Amino acid sequence: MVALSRSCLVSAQAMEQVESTIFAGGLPVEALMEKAGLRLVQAIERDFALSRYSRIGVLVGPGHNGGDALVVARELLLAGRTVFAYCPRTPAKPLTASHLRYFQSLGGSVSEGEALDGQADLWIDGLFGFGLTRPVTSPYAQIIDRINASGEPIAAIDLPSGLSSDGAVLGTAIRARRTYCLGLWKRGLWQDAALPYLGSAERLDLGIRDSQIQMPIAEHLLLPEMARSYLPLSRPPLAYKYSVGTVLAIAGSHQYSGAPLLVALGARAGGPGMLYLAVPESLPQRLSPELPEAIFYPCPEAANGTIADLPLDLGKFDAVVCGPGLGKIDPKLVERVVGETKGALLLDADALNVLADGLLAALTSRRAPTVLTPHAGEFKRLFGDIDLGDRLTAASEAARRSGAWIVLKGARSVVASPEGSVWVNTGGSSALARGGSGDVLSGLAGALLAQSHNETQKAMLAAVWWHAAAGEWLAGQHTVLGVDPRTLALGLLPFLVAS
Ligand SMILES: NC(=O)C1=CN([C@@H]2O[C@H](COP(=O)(O)OP(=O)(O)OC[C@H]3O[C@@H](n4cnc5c(N)ncnc54)[C@H](O)[C@@H]3O)[C@@H](O)[C@H]2O)[C@H](O)CC1
Ligand SMILES: [K+]
Repeated sequence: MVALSRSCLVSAQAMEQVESTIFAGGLPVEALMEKAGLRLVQAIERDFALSRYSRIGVLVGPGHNGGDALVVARELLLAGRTVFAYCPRTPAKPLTASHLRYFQSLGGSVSEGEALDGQADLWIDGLFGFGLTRPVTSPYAQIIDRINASGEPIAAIDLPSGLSSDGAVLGTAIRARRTYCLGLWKRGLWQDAALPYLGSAERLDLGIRDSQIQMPIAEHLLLPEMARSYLPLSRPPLAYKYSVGTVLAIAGSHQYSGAPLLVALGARAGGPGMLYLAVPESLPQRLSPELPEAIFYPCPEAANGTIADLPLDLGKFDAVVCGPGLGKIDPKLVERVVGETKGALLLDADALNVLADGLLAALTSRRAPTVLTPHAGEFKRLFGDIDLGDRLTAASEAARRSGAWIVLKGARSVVASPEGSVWVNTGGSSALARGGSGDVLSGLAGALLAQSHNETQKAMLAAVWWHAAAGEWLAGQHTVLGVDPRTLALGLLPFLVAS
């Protein structure tokens, strides 16, 4: 079991509740700040070769984020570093004001309004943490912009100042090289919009016990060890091909004739007992040399090169994947797939476009699990009124509304269950920003769904993690330019074996 404190994503409100519980338990706020400050110094010393920096500037804001920064400034001063505090306004919080006085009493220099340019070659950002609630204005906005423009490295405390704890940029925000999140992950750090500001992010453990997290937590990180444990890597000794997952992919058209191969190669990596492909009838001849194990359903073709009919029993598969490369398919066929599939159903790509045109409501009458895997563009077409500014909430709302699992693809893909749980994938690579990567995911997810006995959570979390982590691993070998979808599909198993 992964400790809740490692995986949970909290709002400012939830973090405040945890703090209150800690303080009510007897730990003084001063002690918690001291602990946070000391952990920060350790991490900064580890990550930045401090002897290389001739002058370290510490930005001090009005609240306790500024207090943390002053603990760091004090310890760096005591360690003999050349450090100064930049504190443009008198601190609002007494504890921060007290740390400022003490820093000065030790001979620490404090500047309030002089020019910032060239003053430091390393900045520590303690302007705002999770207490930032409104857009950043003067003088803080100018400070943030000038420090960003200086190009000097910045280490952000808790959050890059200007980023709200929900991940919105409130006017302007620090572009950090490293972000040290204190205690529990603030949920905003895992929104895609936050990525350009974080640099690399780390959570510093402050010894928060799971029992101190008393608010219900719906949002979690998808940690690799958790995802890996969900892979169906052991089979019963009497397993046979029909007991370890039958999966059908409905994919392809003349225009997208390669999509079925990518789906099938993704599915193959997931090890289904049987793999079936329903494709336009001219494709099997070309595909079968590459997929000798697949069983084909050649389907009649419409004049536009799409599948015109599905001459098969859709009810007999453990999982059906429908969508990649279908092109402008007749909506009635997708309607049939939704109505007649008895196993798990994953809808992607062109099938999502059909749903957007009025079929979404039909999903709620399905009895087996349904999964939708939109990227942001498909999501907007499907759920036009849901604001994508907060991707975690958006995915959750879409799942609740549709009764389907939602995989909102992106730099950090979000998985949401219809019951309200949300997971954000921790890995991924821009190498996967490439046509066809999603087809591989659909196939892989279909194969795992087919083996999941309706444990959709396990199948989807394993598939989303595996796909992204393999992409990251392959980018390390081939650069971000070298992970074409076939390389990705063929690298899924080597990644698993090697890691
Ligand atoms: N949770 C922990 O484990 C610990 C957290 N610490 C640090 O404390 C901050 C949160 O502190 P808080 O004082 O609540 O908030 P901030 O420092 O983020 O600043 C809020 C401060 O600023 C004012 N304010 C808000 N918005 C603006 C604005 N746009 N312009 C100007 N002023 C603004 C607001 O009124 C407050 O006065 C957390 O992030 C951690 O860094 C503890 O020190 C250690 C443990
Ligand atoms: K900060």
